[in-house]
Order: sequence, then C-alpha cells, then structure tokens
Amino acid sequence: MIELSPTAARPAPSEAELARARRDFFLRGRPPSVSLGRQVLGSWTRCVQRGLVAERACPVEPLTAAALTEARERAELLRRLAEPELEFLAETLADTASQVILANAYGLILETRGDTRAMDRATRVALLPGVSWAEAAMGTNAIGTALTDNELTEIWGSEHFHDQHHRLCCTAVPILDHAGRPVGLLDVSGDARLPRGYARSIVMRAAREIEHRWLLNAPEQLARLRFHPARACVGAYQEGVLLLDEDRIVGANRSALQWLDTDWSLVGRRVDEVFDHAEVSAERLRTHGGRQLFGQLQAPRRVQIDPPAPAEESSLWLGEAQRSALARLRRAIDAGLATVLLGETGCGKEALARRAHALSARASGPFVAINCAALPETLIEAELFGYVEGAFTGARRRGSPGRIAEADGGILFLDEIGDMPLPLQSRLLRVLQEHRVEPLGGGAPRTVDCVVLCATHCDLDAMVAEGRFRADLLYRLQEHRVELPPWRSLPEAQRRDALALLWRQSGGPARGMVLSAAALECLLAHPWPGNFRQCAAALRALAALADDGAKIGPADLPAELRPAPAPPRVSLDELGRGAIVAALARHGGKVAPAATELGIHRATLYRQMRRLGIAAREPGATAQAVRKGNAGA
Ligand SMILES: Nc1ncnc2c1ncn2[C@@H]1O[C@H](COP(=O)(O)OP(=O)(O)OP(=O)(O)O)[C@@H](O)[C@H]1O
Repeated sequence: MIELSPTAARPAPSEAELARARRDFFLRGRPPSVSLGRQVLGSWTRCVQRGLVAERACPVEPLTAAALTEARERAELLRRLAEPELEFLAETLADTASQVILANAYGLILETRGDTRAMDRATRVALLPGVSWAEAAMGTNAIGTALTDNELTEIWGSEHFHDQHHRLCCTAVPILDHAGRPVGLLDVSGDARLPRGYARSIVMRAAREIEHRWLLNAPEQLARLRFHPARACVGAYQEGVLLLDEDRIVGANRSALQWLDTDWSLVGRRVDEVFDHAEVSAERLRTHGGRQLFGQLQAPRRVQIDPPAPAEESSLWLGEAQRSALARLRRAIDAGLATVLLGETGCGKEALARRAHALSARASGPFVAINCAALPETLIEAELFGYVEGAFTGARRRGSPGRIAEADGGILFLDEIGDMPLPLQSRLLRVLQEHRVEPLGGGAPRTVDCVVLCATHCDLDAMVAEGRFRADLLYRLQEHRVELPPWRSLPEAQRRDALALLWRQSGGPARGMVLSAAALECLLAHPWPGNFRQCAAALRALAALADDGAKIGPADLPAELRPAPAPPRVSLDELGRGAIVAALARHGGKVAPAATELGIHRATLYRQMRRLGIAAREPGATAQAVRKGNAGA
C-alpha cells in the first residue's frame, strides 16, 4: 500500500546525535548508536560501498548549455505539466528562502524557482540547472536518494553524506508515471536550520497534482475510470484514476492505489479482479473488499493518434569537412554523378551517404547498401545482378531481382568497392554503362535508374596501377570524389565537440552521468584508429557499465584509454651530467670544444664540472665519467 498522506515527522535526531552517528559510522565503521531514518542509513551504506568519501568534496560539474537544452527537451512534457506547481511552490515558500527544483528521472536538475540569495555561493551553484544530484555522484541527498528508493525523502543537515552539503535541508518526491516509474522529481531545498518537515505536505501534494495531469495526458484511445470515496472529489486531484485498455488496467495513479488498498502490481490486472463486475458502472463501484466508491467512466476516443515523432538529436556530428562533403555529395546525387567516398574505416562514409540521400531529390527512393567485402565471391554476382528460378543450385524459387535492381529510383551504395573481384568489375561496368541488369540464368534485362556511391579505404589508383582494379570502372565510378578526414586529424575543438555529441548519444548524460575533465582529456588524447565507430562504441560501453549519476574519472576508463604512467623522474643534475660527460667524451676530454658544443662559456662548464664532480683531462676518469653520465641519464 502506498503512503499518500504525509507521514508524521520522525523524531529528529539532534545535531549532537547526528555527529555521534557519523562518528560511529564513518570513523568506527559500526552501526550508529543513534536511531537514524531507514533511508539515511541505507544511503550512507550504499555511498560507502561505492567508494565515496564523506570529507572529500565532490566537484560540481554542470552540463554544457547544449547538453542541458537536450535534457530539457527530452523532459518537455514533464516540464510543461510541472510548471504551475513550480510557480505555486516558489510563491508559497517564498518566506523560507527555499529553492524549488524539478529534476529528471536521473536526478539532473532541469528547472529551479525561488530566491537563493540567503544560500552561500557554493550551495547556490550546486543547485543550478544542469547539475546532477544522483546519489552515486553526490552521496546521500534527498533528490538522489528519493529516486533510488522511489519514495518521499527528507535529508536534513549532516544526514547528507558529504560534509559540504551539511548546510542544506531537502525534501524530494519522485513524480511517477502510470506504472509507478519515476519520470522526474520535485524537490524543495533550503537552509538546514529550517524546521524538519516544513515542506513535506506541500511538495507531496504538488507531485500528486503533476502525476494527475500526467495520467490524464495518456493516449485518448484508453478509457479512464476516475473514482473517489467522496462524490465531490471525483475530478479533483485526489481522485483515483485507472487507465483501461478494454478490460485490462494499464495505468494508475497513487491515489487509485490508496483507495483500492493495493500496490503497483495492480497495473496489468483485469478490472474484474478489482471490482465486483456487476457493480462497475459509471456512477458507483464496489471493490472486492467491499469498499464503495463513486466513479466516472470516460470512454476512449476511437481515433487513431499518430504518436509524436520522438525528438531526436541529429545523430551525425558535422564539422567543417563533413558539412562540405555532405553538401557536395547531395549535389552529386541530384546531378546523378557516381561518387567515390574515401576515408578510413569508421569515419562516417556510409553515414554521410545516407544523410546525403535523405536530403537529396532521391530521398523517397531506396538506399541499397552492399558490402562487397562481406559477400563470398560465389554469391556476390547473384546478390548484385539477380537470378532467375533454377539459375544455380540453392537459388530461391521465383528467382531474385538482385540488389542493383532494388536500388531503382534511389542509391546503390557499394561499400569496400576495392574488394570487388575483377571478373565482377567488368559486369558492374556494363551495368553502369547500359543502365540495365541481366539476371543470372538468362532472364529479361531490367532497366535500372540509380546513382552509384562507392566507399573504400583502399588507394584505388594504386590498385589500378597494380592491375587489381579496372581503370575504366574507376573512371565510371569516380565521376566525383569525396574524402573524409580521420578523427585524429580533426582540430581539438572539433574533436571535443564531436565527443560531446557521441557522449550524449551514449545515453550517459541523460542518466545523470558526468565525464570528469581528466577523463575527457584521456578520451581526447586517444587517436581512435577506428574513428567515430570506435569512439562511439567505447562511450556506449562506458555509459552501459556505469551507475546512473556516476562521475566517470580516468580510473573508470578501459586500460588502453588511461594515461600512460609518467616516465621515471630524472633530475636536472643527472641530465646535465649526462650531456657534459658525453660532450667531453666526444672531444677527448677537452673543455673548450665541449663548452662550444654545449653552447655555454668555458668558465661555466668548469664550474658545472666541479659542482658535479666530473674530471676532464684524465682519460680514465673521462671514460668513467661517460659511463656514470649515461647511467644517470
Ligand atoms: N560524423 C559522425 N557523427 C556521429 N557518428 C558518426 C559519424 N560518422 C560516423 N559515425 C558513426 O560511426 C559508425 C561508423 O560509421 P560508417 O559506417 O558511416 O563509417 P564508414 O566510414 O562507412 O566505415 P567502414 O569503412 O568501416 O564501412 C556509425 O555508427 C556511425 O553512425
């Protein structure tokens, strides 16, 4: 059963008791002798297990403006539905100098309202939009802990895990969707001297209002059963609401769980498992437990609503080179020019070709991609040119038109064209010249209108010179040529920008993860021979393996991305000794020419030799010095 009404404030431990509890737990490593809230102790334990250290400051690393905009766009519905509550809470709590916060389901602050002038600067900065308060990063705090426990959470003063948050008090309530999953969170944060529980009921009520709107915003194809023990409350925010798909409950709000005395397992059950079926009417309901409720059944609208297109960030990062390649490629497609795309593996040849196709006049036509390296030589011919029934053993009944014919009206993308066997190159050339394909086994030729794009990382000119690629085919395929730069050749600012996009696409930031500056530097320093593909895959793996809200440092990166250990330290004296001894050795122990070579005055060299204990003219001593010098260097 879900607790809706604010629970009575638990007896608050005094500051002295909390200090004792912290000493027990953090210093002595034993359960506190003072009674703490269940959530506080649970969260402290999790934080310690994660390796967080209470006295160590956790740096505040807000998202970049672009990443914050993206996170806000993703939470557009939540922000819209929560707006009135944010304003209401800020106004109601104005006297308490509290900050009202809307966070996403990963603890990332999206919106704030209220006057924070009374707070110290560090706290003000930490409570700004773009900062993640996920428990894994910030330790015990109401936002992160409420999302972990999925319940109302109050964290006061030194109940916070990190010392730096001890001036704060926070009250947070997750905002739940129709199936009980958090879609966001409402929080009120203020000075720890405020009385415990001051914001509890008002925040809880605001969260319920938002959830109520969220539920009523559900697709209109679903029926809504709204009910309450008091007739006057049907339609008000306290009402229970069930979303029904035929006779199945597909959603509920917390009030529904309260009035039906159940939990989220309700979602998925049939209506007659909950109500006496005969009694289900628009007006009156009776639960199997005998509870009488007033109800209102809102029939579904039988209209087909197209789901809104998901707000998807452009998946391609376009630097100057990519942008210009894209523009040229699109024009080439529109002009019907066969184009070769050159570039290392993973630098985006196919991705760019697909984007250019989507922007071209052929966008409504197909984009048929064939990887010439992936097809066995025996199959490539049939795959490309098609075949008639019975053309060869294993041929499909009714034959196949072939991939070239499938590209009619669109684009034929031949990846790894350098791997196309010579005999097939001749056939391909004929198709390109005649715009016709003849299926294997002697079927009727078919006219095909497609633009051919090829991609390769091979040097096709060299292959032609070596006789491995037909020159006439290359001329036909390479009416135009577009080259994409490897990742490592991009200017640092562009690599930084591209990394930021790939990191967002990995899903990490949306789950509240933050890349530390040091980790970012490691990623930037890596040459990524597999280019975008390799970098994107590494970031996806990083995000998949990290906890929500984690702060990712260099130690969390795979070994090959971590900075190499520093070379052993060599003192300046050792370096100097090595250089002097070597110069003396080269000049048979003569100081004057050695000083000239070293670019210092003879007197300076004598002084340094005395200081470093180097003898010059005695041959034995010089040889010894040479050995010593080399060992030192
Ligand atoms: N500019 C880019 N921005 C974001 N992601 C990119 C970019 N370029 C490539 N990628 C991603 O990298 C991966 C590899 O890209 P793509 O297949 O286009 O590379 P390729 O050059 O054709 O590689 P190969 O020669 O190995 O076939 C894809 O997942 C693609 O989405």
